[in-house]
Amino acid sequence: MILEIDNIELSFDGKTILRGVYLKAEKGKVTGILGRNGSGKTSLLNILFGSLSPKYKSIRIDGKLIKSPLFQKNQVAYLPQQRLLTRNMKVGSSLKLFNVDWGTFINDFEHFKPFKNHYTSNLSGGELRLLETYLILNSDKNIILLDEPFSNLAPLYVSKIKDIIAHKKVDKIILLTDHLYEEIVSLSDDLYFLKNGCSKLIYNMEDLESEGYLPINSQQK
Ligand SMILES: Nc1ncnc2c1ncn2[C@@H]1O[C@H](COP(=O)(O)OP(=O)(O)OP(=O)(O)O)[C@@H](O)[C@H]1O
Repeated sequence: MILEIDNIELSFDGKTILRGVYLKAEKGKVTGILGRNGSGKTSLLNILFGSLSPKYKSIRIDGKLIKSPLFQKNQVAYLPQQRLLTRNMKVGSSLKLFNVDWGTFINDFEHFKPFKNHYTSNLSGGELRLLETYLILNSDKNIILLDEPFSNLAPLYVSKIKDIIAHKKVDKIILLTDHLYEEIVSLSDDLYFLKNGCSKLIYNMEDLESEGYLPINSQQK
């Protein structure tokens, strides 16, 4: 399965945000997106999901043009940058909603054990992000979009989520962005950089320096 997007034209208030993006994401691979603040990463994921309609866009799955929003096709799970779960939902109920087994979750993340009957509003920012990312990754959808899955996560949990992503990619398309760029670089099979509304494939840290994303010589420090 191959997901492609191009021919996008997105503007807000007369300012062009995206105009020359080409991105290809394949099953069996993790596709990373990096870019400075405001470069259009979230907008691109929203366009893919179907919750944002640009002036033009072309989204194809296995070469076939997709005209209706992807979320209507029931094929895609999206972790948005903002909160996913409502505040008055209990942790255990959120797992049930996503058909995720409590025992398996606790096996991976033991410290959630006492939280089964807690409201998600009582979780810390990192705990909530971890739970939401876990649920999206374990959904039965074959396209997974993750906007900043690592925000607020402690290093051990970043590492565990990376392991889950690497495991899940076998039969899913996984597209993600985060400002923990080293994690994105190490996790991604294909990596795109957004700048001036366009996308570019990135092959190494030096490319990120020359694009002005990283300070020059950042890798020697
Ligand atoms: N609904 C909107 N109305 C007006 N401008 C918007 C809207 N949504 C996004 N923008 C602008 O579009 C640009 C791209 O925003 P977007 O959230 O896609 O960037 P991003 O790369 O995800 O940024 P960050 O890394 O800071 O999360 C920004 O300049 C933002 O202010």
